[in-house]
This record gives sequence, C-alpha cells and structure tokens, in this order.
Amino acid sequence: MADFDIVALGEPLVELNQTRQGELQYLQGFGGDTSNAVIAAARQGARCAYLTRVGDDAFGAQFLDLWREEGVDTSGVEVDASAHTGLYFVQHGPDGHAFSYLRRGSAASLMTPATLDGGLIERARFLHVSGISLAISTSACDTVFAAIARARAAGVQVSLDSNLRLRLWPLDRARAVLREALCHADLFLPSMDDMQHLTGNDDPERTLDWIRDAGATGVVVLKLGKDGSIIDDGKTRTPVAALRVEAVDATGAGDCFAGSLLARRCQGDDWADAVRYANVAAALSTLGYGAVNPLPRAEQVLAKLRG
Ligand SMILES: Nc1ncnc2c1ncn2[C@@H]1O[C@H](COP(=O)(O)OP(=O)(O)O)[C@@H](O)[C@H]1O
Ligand SMILES: O=C(O)C(=O)C[C@H](O)[C@H](O)COP(=O)(O)O
Repeated sequence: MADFDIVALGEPLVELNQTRQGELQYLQGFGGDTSNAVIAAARQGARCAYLTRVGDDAFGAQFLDLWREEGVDTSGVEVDASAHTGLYFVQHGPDGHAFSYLRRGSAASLMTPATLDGGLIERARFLHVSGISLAISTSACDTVFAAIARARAAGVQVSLDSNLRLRLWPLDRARAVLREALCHADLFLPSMDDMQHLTGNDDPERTLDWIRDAGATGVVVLKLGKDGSIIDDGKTRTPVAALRVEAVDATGAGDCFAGSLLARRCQGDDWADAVRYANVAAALSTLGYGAVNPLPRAEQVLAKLRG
C-alpha cells in the first residue's frame, strides 16, 4: 500500500488579502495552489505530503508549522538560506478577485529535478501539479515534467490543474506547455476561465472537444465556478451542479475542489460522487476570506451533503 494518497509539487505563497476595498488593511494568510490543495485534501482525511522549497525566513517557518498542524508531511520541503518565500496579494473588485505577486527568484522557483530525489512521489497514489508549478521558472517546469515521468514510471496517477496565470508566462508558451502536460495526466482539472484564454471559446462542450483533440486520455473535470462542473470520462459527459452559496472570496476554490476530489477518490468514491463532494467542499471554501482558512473539514462537507 502507498504511504501517501497525494503528493503535490509547487510553490506556497504567503497571502495578503485586501478584504475591504480602498483600505490599507491586509489580512495575512496562506496560499499557493498546490499547498492549498494538499491542505484541503488533508482536511478530508487524505494522507498528504508536499514537495517544495521555502526561504529560511519567518514566512517559510510559518508554512512549515502550518503543514505540520494540518498533518501534511514536510520531509520533501527544502529550506533555502539564500532565497525568499514567495508572496502574493489578493484584491477584490466587481469582476471577482485579482492576484499580484512578489515571487520572482523565490526559493520554490529555484527547484530543480534534484528536489524530487527524496523518492516521495513513488510512495503516493496521486501526484498533483499545476499550471502555476509549470510557470514559475524554467527549472520548475523541468522539475514538473521530471515528476510526471517518475510518477508514470512508478504507476502513480498524475493530476493536473490548469491554473493559468498570465502574469507568470506568455499565453503562447502556457498553451504549448499545458497541451504537452495534459497528455500525461490521468486527471485534468481545467477551469472554464483558463480554457477561454487557451482556446478562445466559451462553450464547455467545444472546450472539452479541444482538450480531447489536444491528446487528453484521462478523466477531465471542467470547473464552471458557480455553475459547478462537468465530468468527461472519455465516453460520457456528466454535469454536476454546484451548491448555491453567497460567495465572499473564491480564492482557493479550485484548489479545494482538486484536493477534495483526490481525497474522495482515494477513499473509494466513484467519479460522480467524488465530484459532487468536491463541488460542495469548494462552494463552502468561498464563504470566508483567504485560500486556506475557509477550507472546510470533512464533517462540514458531509453535513451539507446530507442536507
Ligand atoms: N460562487 C460559487 N458558488 C458555488 N460554488 C462555487 C463558486 N465558485 C466556485 N465554486 C466551486 O469551486 C469550483 C472551482 O471554481 P472555479 O472558479 O470554476 O475554478 P478555479 O478556482 O480553479 O478558477 C467550481 O467547480 C465549483 O464547484
Ligand atoms: O496564483 C498563485 O500563484 C497562487 O498559487 C495563489 C492562490 O493561492 C491560488 O492561485 C488560488 O487558486 P484558485 O483555487 O484557482 O483560486
């Protein structure tokens, strides 16, 4: 039996969230898509580990404490004495949230395939990576492809969230790299917003056709925000409704979706049940500010599912 349900690879970011427009008050929290996803999964009962690098600074130490409190294994976290932990800002406006970054040269962006040498990937059921892990630097991009190759060689399933961030890389490169990566994913988790940029169309069916034409052979779950998601298992496409909520801050909803979905797959759910669960967990995660604090625990999600 594998030691871990999920090993994720990527960059954690300290979060400064401007919860009131126009005021110089920022709530400090934690973010970074793959870190959010493993914390969400751990809160649903999954055994998780995180592969990353942080600076030898107060924020790096806060992250190590956070992962330990959340039960996420940190044996794959390297501390770099000569680079910083990354930081991002969340601003809220009429079109939802917007991110900006202070991350170039961060410890995580300096990862290389040697970061994988501890052998954690081979001990997992799923490797989870994202478009952000691929975008933060050339060496991180190489590291993600090396991780995918190691996972596939060891029979570990690969999960990929599109998480397109056009502040991190140009659209043409993002499209080319994501097309290559999605062909190796057992589970691809694009959002409709990301796919609109990549494909130029806003129709979910045509978007799923584009993904299949690009070479996706695994399961694809297209995330549609407040409209829920669609499962495409290669044969049938099944829409799954969202839970209706008054969302406050959707930062991290997609990561909560990914972590919860993987956790439930590892607990034996079929795709439809796992996606139903992930929709509810992700909706609940929009009810508070920040990517990590509002991530729900299994009891809350199960209570909501029971109605
Ligand atoms: N306003 C909302 N109401 C209910 N559920 C939501 C809302 N926003 C997001 N979700 C849930 O979170 C999932 C991921 O959100 P989405 O915005 O589509 O992806 P991402 O955060 O990756 O851009 C959705 O599929 C849905 O289940
Ligand atoms: O943008 C980045 O580089 C980050 O990692 C910061 C955020 O924590 C995630 O982007 C949130 O991701 P969503 O779940 O898609 O809202």
